[in-house]
Formats: sequence, C-alpha cells, structure tokens
Amino acid sequence: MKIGVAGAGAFGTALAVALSSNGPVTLWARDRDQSRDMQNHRENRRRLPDVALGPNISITSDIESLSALDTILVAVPAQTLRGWLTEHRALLGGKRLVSCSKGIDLETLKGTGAQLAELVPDASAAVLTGPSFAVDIARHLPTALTLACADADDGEYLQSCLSTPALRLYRTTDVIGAELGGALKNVIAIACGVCIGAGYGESARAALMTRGFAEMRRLGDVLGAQPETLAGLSGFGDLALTCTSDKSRNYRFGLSIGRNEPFDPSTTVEGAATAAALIKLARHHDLDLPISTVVHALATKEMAPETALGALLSRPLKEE
Ligand SMILES: NC(=O)C1=CN([C@@H]2O[C@H](COP(=O)(O)OP(=O)(O)OC[C@H]3O[C@@H](n4cnc5c(N)ncnc54)[C@H](O)[C@@H]3O)[C@@H](O)[C@H]2O)C=CC1
Ligand SMILES: O=C(CO)COP(=O)(O)O
Repeated sequence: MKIGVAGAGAFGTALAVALSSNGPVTLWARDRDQSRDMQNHRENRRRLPDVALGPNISITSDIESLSALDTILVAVPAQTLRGWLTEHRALLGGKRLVSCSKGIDLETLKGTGAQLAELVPDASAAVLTGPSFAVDIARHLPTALTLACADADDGEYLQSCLSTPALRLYRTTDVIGAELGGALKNVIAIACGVCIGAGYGESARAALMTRGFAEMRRLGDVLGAQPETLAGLSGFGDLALTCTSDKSRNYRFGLSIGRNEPFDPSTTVEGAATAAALIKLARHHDLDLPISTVVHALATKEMAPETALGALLSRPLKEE
C-alpha cells in the first residue's frame, strides 16, 4: 500500500509519524512555506513541535504527488473537507480515501464519510476516528481507534495496513455511527469545558457527558447509526477523552467561555461549527438537542455562561 496523508496539521502529521513505522508515507501540506519548513527542520514546528519527522516521511506541497499513491488519509478541518475534495476530485478517483476529520458540514449537514462517497464516488471511502490526541499518536503511545468502511473487505484491508504496534484499529461497516460519534463528542466537550470553567464542578460534568451521550444516541437513531458504534471508541470512547482533558481544543474553548477569557481564534475547534449544523439537523428531524442548542448559543455569544446552566436546569422534569 502506498500511503499519503493530506493535511499537515497536528493530526495529519501525527498519523504520518505513526504510519511511517510501517513504511514510506507522503505528507502533503497545502502551504509551500510550511512544507519547506518541515523539510528543513524535519519537524512540524507550528502544529506538532518536538516530534521528529523520520526518513520514511516525504513532505511535499505538490498535490500531484498524491496521484501515485493508492491510499490517502485526509486530515483537513471538517469545514474545509468539501472544498478540498471538490478541488482535487480528479486525482482522487479510484483510490482508498480515509477521512480523519471530525465534524458535520454546515452547508450540506453531511458527515465526513458521506462527503467522500458523494464527491468522489469511484473511490473507496472510509473514516478513521476515536479517542486520540495527535501528540499521543505521534509519540507511539498505545491508542485504539475505529476504522469504518461500508465495504467490509476494503475495511479489513485498511485495518491491517493502518494498524501499528501502538495504534490498534477496530473495524466496523457503520460509517454513519463512526462519523457522528467523532463529530458530536466535540460539541459536548465544549459544554463540559464551560461547566468546569464556570465552576459548576465535576458532578455537573458527569451529568453533561451522560445527557450529551443521550443526544448523540437520539440523533444517531434518526440518522441510522448503530447504537453499538456510538457506545464504542468513536462515540463513548472519544467523548470520555475529550470531555475530561485540557489537551482537547474543544474542551479548552469551553473552559475559556466559562471563565470569560479570550481564546485564540486560529485554533481548530470543530465543535463550534458542528453545533450550528446540529441546530439545523434538530429542526429538520424535529429533535430535542438541548445541550447542543446551549453550546451553539454560547459559541455564538448569544448566551452568557451564567445563564447556560439555568437554561438546562429549568427544563421540565422527565424520565431518564
Ligand atoms: N489534533 C488532534 O488531536 C486530532 C484531530 N483530529 C481531527 O483532524 C482534523 C484536523 O485537525 P488538526 O490537524 O488537529 O488541525 P490543525 O489546526 O492542527 O491543522 C489544520 C491543518 O489543516 C490545514 N488546512 C486548513 N484548511 C485547509 C484546506 N482548505 N486544504 C488543505 N489544508 C487545509 C492547515 O493549513 C493546517 O495545517 C480535525 O477535523 C480534527 O477534529 C482528529 C483526532 C485528533
Ligand atoms: O479528537 C480529538 C481527540 O480524540 C482531539 O480533540 P480536539 O479537537 O478537541 O483537540
């Protein structure tokens, strides 16, 4: 298998480092200066500092370099995935494409796997998701992820080629469940960050995680996700990681809201756009997603953190 990673942010770089222990990997960066800097320093100083890019990694900003490869992991921010696929679809046809982004597209309300399938229909589409911080993957710390591919044979092949001694992939054919879990947990992580940042405490966070998981299941049911997928690494697993670690950018974004502190707008925070997409999906499917609704209002500054808890606690009492 000839592997490429498109997108040289923290996660794309980390995946290239992990997979380079199996063989050569091409890492494509859209920015030529960034690509040169990585070539010169053998390090992604901007997004993943202090991690060496070994000799098995070829760094390029030439998109044509991807045409010789058969498998491409796409690790661009979720809201840019559609544009990236549309721009490069001519060279992506016939390949195995693995989305590594987590989010729901605001324009089409589609998950990342669905967009691969729609925009490059003659490619084999898969989703790689689950609990993993880029820095942990890059340091070869033990990590377990979900590899979702509707075609069971392709999924099995990808599972064997993309696993390493430290990176253990579990496979499923439930692409919808896998892409939803990865997208939705970011929204709940923002809520948990607000909760801790505003001083509401860990019991309140546990409640938010649990009720947030109920929202994930509710939407999953309507969109055709399998409940076991959401209960696995890509749903529950990633929810547990992201809602409890300040390595998570979504969680830190929430912390900053809860503490009324500024937040660097250049940071990739997928949950903010996904919350906006969820509002539209909830309306379309007549679903009640109270936590996601509050997160959207907080992220857009329509609601202050002091009123967020009241908005959730004043809802009518109901069965669990
Ligand atoms: N960082 C992490 O620990 C993990 C990230 N992810 C997911 O990976 C995706 C990417 O995140 P990160 O790499 O962490 O973000 P990042 O903020 O570190 O880097 C984003 C990269 O995407 C590039 N980029 C932006 N727009 C682009 C476009 N239109 N075309 C090509 N490249 C473009 C930027 O130049 C930058 O290098 C996100 O969906 C995130 O949820 C998934 C698991 C872990
Ligand atoms: O997806 C992640 C962990 O699984 C990374 O989370 P953040 O995007 O919040 O940093």
